[in-house]
Amino acid sequence: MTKIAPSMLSCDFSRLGEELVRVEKSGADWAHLDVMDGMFVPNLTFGAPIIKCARHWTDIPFDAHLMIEDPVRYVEDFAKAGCDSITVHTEAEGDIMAAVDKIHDLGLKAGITMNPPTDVHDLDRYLDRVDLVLIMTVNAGFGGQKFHEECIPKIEYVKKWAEDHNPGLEISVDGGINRETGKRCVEAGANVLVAGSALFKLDDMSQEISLWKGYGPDAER
Ligand SMILES: O=C(CO)[C@@H](O)[C@H](O)COP(=O)(O)O
Repeated sequence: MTKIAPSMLSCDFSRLGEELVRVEKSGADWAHLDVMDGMFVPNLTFGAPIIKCARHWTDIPFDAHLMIEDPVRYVEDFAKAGCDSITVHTEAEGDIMAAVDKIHDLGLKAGITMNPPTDVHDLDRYLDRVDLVLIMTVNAGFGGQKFHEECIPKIEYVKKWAEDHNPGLEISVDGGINRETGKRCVEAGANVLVAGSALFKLDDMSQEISLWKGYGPDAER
């Protein structure tokens, strides 16, 4: 069954705890937490202290997407705050492999991601070292952007690699995901859909989540 990870970037931050409870009660699998440093991306969100406070509200897995430079500096803080998986960008400054290794050393799942213009082969050196690949289908930094069609072959590339080497690899997509783009991504090989605006604009996101979960043949993943 396709996993759904609502992006909390689109929630009402003044009610973050309640919004997380809403996400959990709506049947979501993970809560996706977008951490932005104003350097790697031209936007700022929140860091580990906010996540630590939010952790008390729900048991839903926290999937942190670090849009920050030199992420190895902060992975321990995010692990201590209660994140279950941490994803870092290939394009970020610093030793990204060291960040991946440190995430694993801390007992968490490690993910790697890249923006649409980045060559898919920049993922190659990480593929057998991570639990999750996040294919960005918009440029990281803001919610509400238009889906980048040209990212579909990247999903197919990672899916083919996973079939040959690691069928348990989580293949996630993020940016401009809605009913239609989400279905196409699942058909291309994604098994996790991250979505902000398409879900949070709904008063009740549970029906939409249940519809999206039905996409794809991969019911056991
Ligand atoms: O990482 C990001 C943006 O940097 C995403 O998680 C967005 O928050 C997705 O928002 P929508 O495109 O679904 O509105």
